[in-house]
Amino acid sequence: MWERRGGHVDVTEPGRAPSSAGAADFLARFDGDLEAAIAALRAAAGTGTPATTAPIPTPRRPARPRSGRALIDVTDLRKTYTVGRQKIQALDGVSLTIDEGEFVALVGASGSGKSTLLQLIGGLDKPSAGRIVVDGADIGRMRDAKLSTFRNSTIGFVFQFFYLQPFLQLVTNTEVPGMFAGTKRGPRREHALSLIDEVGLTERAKHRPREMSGGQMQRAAIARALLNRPKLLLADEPTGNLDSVTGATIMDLFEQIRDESGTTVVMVTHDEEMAARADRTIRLRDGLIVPQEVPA
Ligand SMILES: Nc1ncnc2c1ncn2[C@@H]1O[C@H](COP(=O)(O)OP(=O)(O)OP(=O)(O)O)[C@@H](O)[C@H]1O
Repeated sequence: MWERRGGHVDVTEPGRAPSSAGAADFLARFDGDLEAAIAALRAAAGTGTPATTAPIPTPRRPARPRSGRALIDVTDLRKTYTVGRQKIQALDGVSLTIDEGEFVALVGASGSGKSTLLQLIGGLDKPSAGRIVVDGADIGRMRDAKLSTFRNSTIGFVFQFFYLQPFLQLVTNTEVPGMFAGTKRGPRREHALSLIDEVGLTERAKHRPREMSGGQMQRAAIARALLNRPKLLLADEPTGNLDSVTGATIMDLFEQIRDESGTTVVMVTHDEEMAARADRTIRLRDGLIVPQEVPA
């Protein structure tokens, strides 16, 4: 009798291993990492006290192989903001590649340039110098009208504060990107309802945002971002105002989206626990990528 949630194991019968029928499933939860599974059982059973939520070491997951097909290719990207006479170098020569089907976390101290990088990758702002290629398109050089069409068809955005329309029901909120894309009403609604089902909100389809919790609103925002079947999902602090258990369910959803649709997910986060759920972490400092340690 156990359940793993948000990096914790809930054990109602301490010291008792899962049944053999459940053992394979139990191990699968640790991505086959036997050591981590044993450590979790020990941590839960070893104290002799009736364990409730015993912290477990983060399972060491084997790195997921990258697809090798770049969806995002950024070269020597620079962004300078000018405020009055002051120049702020937000990005100072960033180069990176993110593959199709990768789930990447962008981390770094406040002001290191994470949101700026995400906005440039999403074509929401123009670079001062450098190149950004997304799905084969050089978006830094695209004209606004073309860029807007490209964004709408290729990229879904998820932000910390959801940006749901307060006066619209969830199903209509989810349909909004399809309205901009000119999708017919019938198929649009059908698709919105299937996405709402995928994020577990079927019973809330007719509810307005104020009738939902923060986690539900974030799941709604993710359903909306997926409406136009984007190849790329960009998320800026998607768990920023959620508790850690609810935040973990959003990470589950991102993993599911990556696995089921091959969608690339790029997420900015301050939260190292959430970042650890990604396939790869890219760390920024002072507008530059911090070189990764190469494992010995
Ligand atoms: N529109 C803007 N005008 C002027 N300066 C800006 C603008 N946007 C960002 N900056 C500055 O650029 C730098 C990078 O900001 P950015 O928001 O990308 O950092 P961040 O790593 O996302 O920070 P945080 O984690 O606090 O959101 C900061 O010094 C910030 O003040």
